[in-house]
Amino acid sequence: MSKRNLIIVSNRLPLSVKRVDNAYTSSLSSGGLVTSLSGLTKSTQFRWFGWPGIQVQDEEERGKVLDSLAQHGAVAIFLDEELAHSHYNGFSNQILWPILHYQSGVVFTDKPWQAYQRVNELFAETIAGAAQDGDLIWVHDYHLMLLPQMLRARLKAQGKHCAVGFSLHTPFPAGDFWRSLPVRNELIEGMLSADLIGFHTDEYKQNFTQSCANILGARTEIPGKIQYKDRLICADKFIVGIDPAKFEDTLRNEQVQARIRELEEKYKGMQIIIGIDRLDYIKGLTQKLKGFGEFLDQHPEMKNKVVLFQVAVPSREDVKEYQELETELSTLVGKINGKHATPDGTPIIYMHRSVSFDELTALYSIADVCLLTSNRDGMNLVAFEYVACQARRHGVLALSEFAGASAFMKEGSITFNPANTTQVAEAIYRALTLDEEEKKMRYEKLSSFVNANTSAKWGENFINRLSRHI
Ligand SMILES: O=P(O)(O)OC[C@H]1O[C@H](O[C@H]2O[C@H](CO)[C@@H](O)[C@H](O)[C@H]2O)[C@H](O)[C@@H](O)[C@@H]1O
Ligand SMILES: O=c1ccn([C@@H]2O[C@H](COP(=O)(O)OP(=O)(O)O)[C@@H](O)[C@H]2O)c(=O)[nH]1
Repeated sequence: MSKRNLIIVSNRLPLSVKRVDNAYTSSLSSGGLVTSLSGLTKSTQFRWFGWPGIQVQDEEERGKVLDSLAQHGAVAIFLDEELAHSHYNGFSNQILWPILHYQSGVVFTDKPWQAYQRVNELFAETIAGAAQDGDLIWVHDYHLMLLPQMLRARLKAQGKHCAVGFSLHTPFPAGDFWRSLPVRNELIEGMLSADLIGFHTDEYKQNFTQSCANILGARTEIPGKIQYKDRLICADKFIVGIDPAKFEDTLRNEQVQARIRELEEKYKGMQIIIGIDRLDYIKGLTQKLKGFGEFLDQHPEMKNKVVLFQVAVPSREDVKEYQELETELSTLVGKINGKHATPDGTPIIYMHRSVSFDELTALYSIADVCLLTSNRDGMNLVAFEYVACQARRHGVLALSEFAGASAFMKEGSITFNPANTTQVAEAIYRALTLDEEEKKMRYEKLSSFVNANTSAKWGENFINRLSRHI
């Protein structure tokens, strides 16, 4: 497939651009969407459109940013600061994100909704202008639910026929939750202008299909198809994954091996639990810490024998709920460490920052258990990454039943309901005490799943299906 044929669109580009002195430098941004789409670059060529994450007014300066991104096949869609803030923080992350993740008490206001519509329009104008007849356009995630409709109208006016796909990376909630959103109709109508809509799990697909039937009166008798107005839209599950080879290659790196030896020496005789999460209330970090605290209370014999490494990657720091969560977590870590630390050790090593890819790979590799406690989570690629780094140790995945990943990884992992602190504590104990044979058996199931469902395969499947609509 040539570069001209496929256009990928996401709110945030995979590269965050920063101005350093008189030039612009780009670094990879965090999060699962970037991980999954970056894995695609090996097998497929595409142009990636999105917001560059910085404010640039001057035309000449904008040109420099465009030039620097063009080297990576990326195209910036510039947004004014206030508009970007209101679209990303105001509507996407303070209204839509909580509803998609079953949070109640969301307050809807008009200004962020207007910003959301405006940003979707700006994306539609740029992309319709850049697309050529016959292109495939693949739109990603909840920040751009109106884009398929706005794009289709503009492409039609320009006499271009392109296939438009949309992938949602979050859950799609059950009917009552979606119904509570005043602009529920507009958003699902926006998505329904795509030819193909992808979800992480069958549950999310079914929830969406039901909302289309109940709210818009769409016909949904044929499995995998939604008939709305005069169009037939395909909806399906596409299993997103990672690029396991990237982790295996990094593990072979001599510096990473040295770091692994160093950490293993330092924590000799202890078991390590790893947690890697964006600092987000959907990740259930409060429940994780409380569950770990209860586990320590119940198992004094494990004192100084187990350590939890928790990386909490800063995220959406302009949103009040995220700021409050940070304060709550720091306090909780202090309380648990205060109660259980001894001169010989501290049970929680809490890192409120991102870590380098090499360090992340080393941490995954030395951990006996990976503990993921999401209240809700579209997929959770950390679960996949941990498995990719555990061929030697056969570590145990302790996974919330509310992470999308548990729809596929239930058998090989230990699953639990994170709302119950005692269940979290019990899952930790079970994971730490599984015998080697059972660990190996479970690991093999997880490993075959992760290696069979790579990000490259996900992309190829979606693009193949989408190209049937051209
Ligand atoms: O861009 P941010 O606001 O910093 O957030 C990072 C990403 O978070 C969400 O990721 C989701 O996509 C993952 C890959 O499909 C999935 O595994 C995870 O469960 C989801 O939470 C969000 O949907 C992305 O758009 C963000 O970029
Ligand atoms: O310091 C870090 C730690 C983790 N990650 C990556 O962030 C992604 C998290 O994806 P996931 O699907 O688990 O959740 P999301 O953050 O997208 O909700 C994974 O690929 C991690 O490797 C990162 O970019 N920087």
